[in-house]
Amino acid sequence: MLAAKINGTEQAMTPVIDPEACKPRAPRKLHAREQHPEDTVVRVGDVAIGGGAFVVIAGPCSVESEEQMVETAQAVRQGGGAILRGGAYKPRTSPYSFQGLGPNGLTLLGLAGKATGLPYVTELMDAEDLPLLEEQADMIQIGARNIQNFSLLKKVGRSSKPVLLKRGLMTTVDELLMSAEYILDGGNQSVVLCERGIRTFETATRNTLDLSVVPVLKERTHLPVIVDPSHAVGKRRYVAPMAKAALAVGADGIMVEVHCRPEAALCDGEQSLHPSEFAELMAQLRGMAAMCGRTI
Ligand SMILES: O=C[C@H](O)[C@H](O)COP(=O)(O)O
Ligand SMILES: C=C(OP(=O)(O)O)C(=O)O
Repeated sequence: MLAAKINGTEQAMTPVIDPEACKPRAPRKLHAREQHPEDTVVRVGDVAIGGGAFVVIAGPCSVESEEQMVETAQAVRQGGGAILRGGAYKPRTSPYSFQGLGPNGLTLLGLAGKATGLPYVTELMDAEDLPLLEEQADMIQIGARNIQNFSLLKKVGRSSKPVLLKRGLMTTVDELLMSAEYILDGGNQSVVLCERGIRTFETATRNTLDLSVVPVLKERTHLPVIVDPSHAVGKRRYVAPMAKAALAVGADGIMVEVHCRPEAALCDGEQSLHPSEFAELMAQLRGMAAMCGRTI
């Protein structure tokens, strides 16, 4: 029996259990194509993801300084990127690695966004930062490491901000779709899925880009699907081929890392494109998109 001391005397306590909390809920499958045949279009500022255009999200892995952020955002804009990316809160393997600038990073993203007219997406790691991101960011990213942080998913599910949900290192298609379901079930219908490579036995690339998941997801869900070739391959020279492959397999866009000086980047410089490489990739993607009857 549970007991508590009230006014110095020990008293028996029985927890009050809400019977509703124990009732099973009928599964809804809000993500499923069979229940929602038409493609969902997610709006981020003026940008539509899932409406036929190939949307390019680009920017540095992490926000590092005003100069770095504005210079890189300008390169993204000039190359034809539609949405800016940048991490202010960084999920790092080592606690000694750069952890991000936190709220100051959001301020710099806001400055870079204003300077270029680009909306931005940034990662949410801790629910206590959600109000700040809701106030400042255009899209909230849930990263690979938090894909099954169900309480965080429930919270962004109650938000009105669009969510970019990245597949985890070991996430199956069913698990990815169920994580999306948590957000949809909360009432937030603006969810974009992102394939970013999964962990396999192969070490030649950072992760193994599972491009076959794009047609699989397109069949099973109405939600837009994008690909992050940067985190998948981990090396800049492999990024462009996989970005083009993402377009070829029917993804709704890509998220690619670009840094004005990748050699000096505080995180993931090896997989970040130089501005000139980004511009070249964009020119190639535009040519390919035109052949597929799509726009960028
Ligand atoms: O942007 C991404 C992550 O924070 C980064 O890829 C993690 O890399 P790490 O495993 O070197 O910390
Ligand atoms: C941390 C990131 O990626 P992932 O969650 O896919 O590792 C990122 O895009 O900044």
